[in-house]
Amino acid sequence: MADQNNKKVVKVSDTEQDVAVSLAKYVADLSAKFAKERGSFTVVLSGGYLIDSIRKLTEPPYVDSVEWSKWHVFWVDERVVPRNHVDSNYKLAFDGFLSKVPIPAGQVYAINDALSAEGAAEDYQTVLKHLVDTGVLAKSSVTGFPKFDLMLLGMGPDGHVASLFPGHQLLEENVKWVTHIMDSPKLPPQRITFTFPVINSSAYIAMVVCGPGEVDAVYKALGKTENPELLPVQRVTPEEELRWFLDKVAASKLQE
Ligand SMILES: O=C(O)[C@H](O)[C@@H](O)[C@H](O)[C@H](O)COP(=O)(O)O
Repeated sequence: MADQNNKKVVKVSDTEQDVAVSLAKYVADLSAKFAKERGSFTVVLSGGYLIDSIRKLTEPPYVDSVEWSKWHVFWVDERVVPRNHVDSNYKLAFDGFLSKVPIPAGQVYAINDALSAEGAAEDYQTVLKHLVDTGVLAKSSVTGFPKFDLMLLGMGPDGHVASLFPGHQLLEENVKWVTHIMDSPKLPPQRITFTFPVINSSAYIAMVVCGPGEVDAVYKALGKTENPELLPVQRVTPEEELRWFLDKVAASKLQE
């Protein structure tokens, strides 16, 4: 299924294993494209299930063929906990992905865990501004916000992405690049998160959803239903392409 107008592609694979295989190919192809075009590849990770779904990149052929030295890695959201805490998205990504591929340590931009939620959000925004100034991170000519090459996102059962939850005032933030939340309904409550203008200024977004937990949210987002209020995930509109990676279970209501 492809829709040229809003650059949305929905790819349904038979199994979660097949999703992992096609996601690895997608990421590797974009890595090659941006390494060639820009000399660097800026990739944004999420927490949750996403890290497990990129596991094939840590195996042959990708572990040897991807130009890891071009990668610059960021987080779309982070929990305000120490980096070695079990709830840390950095720790999740390090244990499952970053420790297995040779990305230079100086190109992995973890969120500062020594600061308050508000301080860490401001600090991360300052880091991003510097990277835009030095040309590592592109800038959208459309919005003026930073333009990441690829964001790898997951979605929660309530349709949230990053730490942007249904009905929350942060959905409307349109000035800040990075902000903080003190009352996240998904625990832990204190987090920092990219805002929608930054998410939607990215070039490519992969939305990865597998298994039974998000069947209803997938149907609300992609099925032929009219929602009175858009789910956060329905506000995601990157500049080049939004590609959903679903397994048959997650897509089961779509195919009824
Ligand atoms: O910090 C977090 O909780 C994650 O970054 C979060 O934003 C995640 O991407 C979604 O909640 C989906 O999570 P699952 O993949 O576990 O459903």
